[in-house]
Amino acid sequence: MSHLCKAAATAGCTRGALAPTAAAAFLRHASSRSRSTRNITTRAAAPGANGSSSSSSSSYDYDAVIIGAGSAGVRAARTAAEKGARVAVVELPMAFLSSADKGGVGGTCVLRGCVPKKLLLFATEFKSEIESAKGFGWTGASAGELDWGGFMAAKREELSRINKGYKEGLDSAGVELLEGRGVVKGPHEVEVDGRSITTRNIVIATGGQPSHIPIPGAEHAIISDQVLELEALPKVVTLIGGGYIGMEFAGMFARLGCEVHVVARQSLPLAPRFDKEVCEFFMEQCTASAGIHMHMNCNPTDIIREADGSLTVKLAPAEKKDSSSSSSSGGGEIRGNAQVVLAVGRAAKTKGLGLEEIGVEMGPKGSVKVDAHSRTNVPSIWAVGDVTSRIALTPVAKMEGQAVGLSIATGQEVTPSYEAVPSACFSWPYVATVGLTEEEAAKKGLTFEVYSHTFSPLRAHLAARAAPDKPLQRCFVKMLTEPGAGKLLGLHMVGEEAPEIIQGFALALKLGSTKQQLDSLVGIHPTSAEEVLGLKGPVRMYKEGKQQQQDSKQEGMNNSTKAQAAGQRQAGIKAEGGKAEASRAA
Ligand SMILES: Cc1cc2nc3c(=O)[nH]c(=O)nc-3n(C[C@H](O)[C@H](O)[C@H](O)COP(=O)(O)OP(=O)(O)OC[C@H]3O[C@@H](n4cnc5c(N)ncnc54)[C@H](O)[C@@H]3O)c2cc1C
Ligand SMILES: NC(=O)c1ccc[n+]([C@@H]2O[C@H](COP(=O)([O-])OP(=O)(O)OC[C@H]3O[C@@H](n4cnc5c(N)ncnc54)[C@H](O)[C@@H]3O)[C@@H](O)[C@H]2O)c1
Repeated sequence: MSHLCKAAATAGCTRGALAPTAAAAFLRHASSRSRSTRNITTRAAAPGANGSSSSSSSSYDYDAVIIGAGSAGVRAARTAAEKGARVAVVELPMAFLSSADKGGVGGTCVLRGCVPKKLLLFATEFKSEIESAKGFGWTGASAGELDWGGFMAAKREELSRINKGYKEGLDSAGVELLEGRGVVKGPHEVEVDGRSITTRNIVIATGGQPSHIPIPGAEHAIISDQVLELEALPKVVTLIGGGYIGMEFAGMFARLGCEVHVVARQSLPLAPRFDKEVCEFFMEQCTASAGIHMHMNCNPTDIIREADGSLTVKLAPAEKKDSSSSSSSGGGEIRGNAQVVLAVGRAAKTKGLGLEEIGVEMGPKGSVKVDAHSRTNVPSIWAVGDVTSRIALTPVAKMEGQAVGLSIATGQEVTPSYEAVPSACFSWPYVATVGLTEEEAAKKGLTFEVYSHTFSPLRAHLAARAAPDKPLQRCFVKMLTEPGAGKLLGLHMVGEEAPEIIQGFALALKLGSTKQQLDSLVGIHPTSAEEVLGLKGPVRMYKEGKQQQQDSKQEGMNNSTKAQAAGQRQAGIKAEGGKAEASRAA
């Protein structure tokens, strides 16, 4: 089937759902596809004021021009084009390190985020896997040395392959790729490296970039892009920031045997994004099991390049927001770093885009302000993905892109749903979450129950035989429900396979399932996922956001559950280490 016929067949399947303007757009699109190339015309000014109704879309070069071919932009472009709209996407030339004039199709996720990060994670995990194998009888198992350069070369090859696949995907959907830097010149005009094009709609999908902190010596620190392009593995590394990026890289470096420090101004890593009790459990695990040095309640004040080339990070106590935490606090310094990594959040990439100049309302930290349909205050301009600073995750960027692509192609506004968005931090151990945290549920004044359970995965005991000095691996699961083991409100997990498990259970939460329904499920044994079913408790109850006093019988039961959890946790570590010792002796 020819390219044109394929496009017609696709549109034919969905034509019933197309608004008249989109159907007309399809026909124009189909005829334009019969030409081998489209010319970019130069126009002095944009016709029409704004919005789709003010002017016939045939007077524009395109129905939609999308600036940015990352997760959000590619999805918006393909969705609109597959529904028959004439679409162009503007993207900077490709480079593994992004800059003001370098980017690449696929964007952060493919080239500098999720994908290379996960490839590095896979590479690092082999070491601990092979070490654990000794506990299962692989006496000669040895990971050897990671050929860092070899890994980097393989990673680049894989990213180039995915980048090519993304380009082919755009092409087969009928999207025109315009390489260059896009600047908005008017409600219907975009300039690409000095060439002007007109369009009925503009979609801003320019993503984000790492934030910086104004401390002396900050120029010695690197950002996540550079970590993923390092020439050598750093023996000692400090991560500034205890969020997703800081904790993910900390885990990966620790897996490779580096000395790892994390500096964070809050009391707990991943807080307040994740449930507090989950963060406490995670903190214990990443210090005890992963051996990461956590410098909590600290601010970096200075990064000094020493005569031997190493970096010293000076610390000062941060103002403690959460006095209930027992985590370490204070000043001091971390010496001997080969690298210091800034992971203090990301900000929208909107500088020089021309948005303020044409009256687009902006939000905090340069983000683009949008309504529930991702439309800005200028009706012909939309924004999706990280640039809007809503939820900075790839699947969310794709969801927003798809909704806008459909809105543009069909003329009917589509609203993305932010209900039950799951997320995971690929740290050591993994942490995954969906729904409300205990703190959020209490703050909302909800009446709810809390269930929790700590366990040791089946493989942990034998794996521990290979590393008798290390604590036994522990996992934690926590569930919030409406009273009477009712509707699920939140589910959180730390440990093995947590992201895969939470992804599955997110559907239950989204569909409004109850704990009773989950408990009626037959588990798959032996798995870590079955630990989510049949949780005993509740360990705590809240009425209208206030934690309830428990009757003595219930309290006794809950205390023993809690004590068991805390005991198992704290030093799943010592007590469980003892158990492992016993089984080893046996
Ligand atoms: C280290 C790291 C790890 C991550 N891991 C995960 C993860 O595991 N899971 C997850 O869900 N999310 C993860 N994220 C977040 C995820 O990568 C982002 O949420 C997602 O990429 C956002 O997509 P986007 O399309 O909004 O922006 P981007 O992917 O950043 O795309 C924006 C594109 O616009 C281009 N651009 C910018 N300005 C212009 C211009 N003027 N003209 C032309 N082109 C322009 C850029 O070059 C870029 O290609 C991670 C992020 C980082 C940094
Ligand atoms: N697995 C994933 O899904 C994943 C992985 C990486 C990144 N991401 C996305 O990318 C975003 C950016 O990641 P991130 O880790 O940079 O941000 P983050 O918001 O997760 O964490 C930033 C950390 O930096 C700290 N911080 C902020 N300003 C500081 C300052 N001035 N001094 C000291 N510390 C400071 C914060 O307290 C926080 O601990 C995330 O929010 C997330 O949405 C997702």
